Amino acid sequence: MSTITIALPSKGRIKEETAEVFERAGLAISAVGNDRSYRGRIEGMEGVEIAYLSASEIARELASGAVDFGVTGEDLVREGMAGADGRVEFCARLGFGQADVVVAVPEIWLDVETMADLGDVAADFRARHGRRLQIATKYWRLTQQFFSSQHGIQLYRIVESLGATEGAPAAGQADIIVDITSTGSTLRANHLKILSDGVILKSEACLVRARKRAHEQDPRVARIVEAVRAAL
Ligand SMILES: Nc1ncnc2c1ncn2[C@@H]1O[C@H](COP(=O)(O)OP(=O)(O)OP(=O)(O)O)[C@@H](O)[C@H]1O
Ligand SMILES: O=P(O)(O)OC[C@H]1O[C@H](OP(=O)(O)OP(=O)(O)O)[C@H](O)[C@@H]1O
Repeated sequence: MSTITIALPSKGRIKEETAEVFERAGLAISAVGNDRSYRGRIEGMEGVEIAYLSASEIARELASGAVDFGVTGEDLVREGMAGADGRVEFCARLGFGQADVVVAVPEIWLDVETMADLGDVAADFRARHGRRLQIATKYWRLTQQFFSSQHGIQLYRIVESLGATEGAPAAGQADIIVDITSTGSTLRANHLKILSDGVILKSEACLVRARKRAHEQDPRVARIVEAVRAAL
């Protein structure tokens, strides 16, 4: 039987709680080699390997099928691949790492409260300002799906933003943003408000499995899923 690889966060905000879930699940992880190793194994389970990677790398490795399982944010998984539900299974929602991917506009846009209002703004934008409405985000795929497919808004331009996205409108780099928020304080500090129907995704950390034919008959796969679910 081939090795089953589980990718877990090596750093960042979901690292510690992921380790706690695995411990409660009775899946005790020991480092392979020294303490600083990025590989581990599960005690008492043969042929299962732990790979420590960052949250966004885990989403990428799930997309390519290079790992069998991963713990990472739903937002990163859905942003990283089209048709995610056909390619991976969200086996368990782990109850931490909660954050919403949202559409936020300047607070001073008083008559823009909904996506329909924003659609009207986008339609008039070129006539008024001589260019398209600009959206700063690192969530290209989620933004396009939400604006174009779900809301039929086609007149906009995405401006790539890899950090400090909330500052983009004030800096004149974009008009509005799509970004992740948990407490909302960064949005408030930047005088941005979430549209009433502008929550694109309510994300949290999940145990995710890359769908592979070989998993169907593999008792290790079933055991890992059962153990994690039982620990929640
Ligand atoms: N306030 C928040 N800001 C950003 N991400 C958050 C927040 N709260 C929860 N998350 C979630 O945490 C996950 C990313 O975790 P984190 O930012 O710790 O990763 P990271 O180690 O920085 O990863 P990478 O370096 O790969 O980006 C995302 O799925 C995101 O939805
Ligand atoms: O709603 P809030 O609680 O204010 O959190 C939201 C902020 O937190 C995250 O940034 P962070 O500084 O963590 O950096 P990162 O995106 O690089 O992880 C995110 O990108 C937002 O900017």
